[in-house]
Amino acid sequence: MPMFGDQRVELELFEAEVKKRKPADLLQFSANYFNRRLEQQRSFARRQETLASSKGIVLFPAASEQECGAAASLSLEESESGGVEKPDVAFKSPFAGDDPHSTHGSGPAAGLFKGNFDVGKEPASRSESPMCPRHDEEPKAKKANANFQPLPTNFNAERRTSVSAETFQPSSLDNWVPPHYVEKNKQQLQRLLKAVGGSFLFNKLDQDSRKLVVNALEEKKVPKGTEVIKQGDEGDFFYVVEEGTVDFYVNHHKVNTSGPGSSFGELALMYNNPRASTVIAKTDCVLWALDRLTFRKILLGSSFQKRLMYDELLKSMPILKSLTTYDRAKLADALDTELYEPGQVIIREGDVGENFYLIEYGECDVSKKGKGVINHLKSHDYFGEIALLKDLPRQATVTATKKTKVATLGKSGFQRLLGPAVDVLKLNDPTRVQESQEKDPAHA
Ligand SMILES: Nc1ncnc2c1ncn2[C@@H]1O[C@@H]2COP(=O)(O)O[C@H]2[C@H]1O
Ligand SMILES: Nc1ncnc2c1ncn2[C@@H]1O[C@@H]2COP(=O)(O)O[C@H]2[C@H]1O
Repeated sequence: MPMFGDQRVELELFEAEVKKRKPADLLQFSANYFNRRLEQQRSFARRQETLASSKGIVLFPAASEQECGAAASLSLEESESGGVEKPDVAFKSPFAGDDPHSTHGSGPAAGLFKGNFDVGKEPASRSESPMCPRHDEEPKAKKANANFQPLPTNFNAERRTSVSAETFQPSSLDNWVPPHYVEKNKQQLQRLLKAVGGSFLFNKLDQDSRKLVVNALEEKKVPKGTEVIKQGDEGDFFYVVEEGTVDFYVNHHKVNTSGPGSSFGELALMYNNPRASTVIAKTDCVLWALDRLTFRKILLGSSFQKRLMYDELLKSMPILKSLTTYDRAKLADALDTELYEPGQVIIREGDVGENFYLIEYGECDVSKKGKGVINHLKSHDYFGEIALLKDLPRQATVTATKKTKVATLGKSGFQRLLGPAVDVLKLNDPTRVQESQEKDPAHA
């Protein structure tokens, strides 16, 4: 059976946790782990329900406090630095008190397995049931909620609809809670917003996604010299730098350095590739780590949307074959899209050149005054490089002959981001070929 993306990521996350914790009793650990995830998810859903009901909408009609019993006896979950998650939950993990790995400190640890899953046995009271409501009680529950209104199909609880959320199927985020969700205290929030609030990571997020991401970030204080990421390893976390500087090494050669406000560790999570570089703290650092699942669920579809969008195009362009995944990702960040109708001029001969163009789909004619059409371009071809390479006016006019979609790269990006591809562009310069043909028509 094919697995959905969410299921795969959830299982990968679990696998990573098993590798990290190396539990002696795998079954007990698994039961505890998934019950804690379920508990978190129910807690989050409950908060959404409160908000929905304030708008007159009943989200989970059968799971009212009365029906489920007052199971909100969860211990408070304290964050490392004092943040507190509120126990507003109608679901309690049957293992919460017994879990040797649990962060919940309350409950008597009586016996190895003290779940409420006694098959065929009615729980003493419904508040003890791990799942509430039970399916066989649904009709009664509906009756109890006479004012139940069906939800609008696009109702998204706390979530505001925004363009970025829509493109990432908002329903897939409903009731979802990050695995390391810990509400930040005021001081942490202020620090985080100062460090990363203005960065591209957060600019594209709606208010609710931003809140989820902020509360999913875990603070990591890293001493100078620490290897934060090792090239070739599997990706687990994405990092944002609050303080300090990190160095990047590819095959032991230093390739990059970055400081406060920057981020790293996204490539392995985006492309399911091994880590592309080793990252070492050059100074003592304060980093914020975001788990793989939250990264993929929220940031990938918004902040890194361009990379997804241009990935296929860039991978299939012959002139970009020499670029690494990292180079391609940086290039994608700098691209924009333009759409042209048949007959529209994209570039006019003699104009100043500002952009380089990659044809995503469509076809174009290249023409020159006094010569007419001298070339024809189609999808995955490029144009506009000569003015930028040679600092000359546009050498020809480029006109769309079919509906054409192009990705454009500005002058500064062209010089910074094309790397070794620039040499290929120089080699392929059509004016050079033309000039040599004009000088020696025998080679035409
Ligand atoms: N030149 C570079 N090549 C590869 N990775 C780099 C480079 N500079 C910075 N990085 C970052 O280093 C990270 C290592 O882990 P990832 O491959 O997940 O993501 C990588 C990038 O975010
Ligand atoms: N034979 C050609 N002569 C000039 N430009 C060409 C030719 N064939 C394709 N072109 C493209 O047309 C573009 C017009 O703008 P540029 O001069 O910046 O870059 C040019 C090339 O990318």
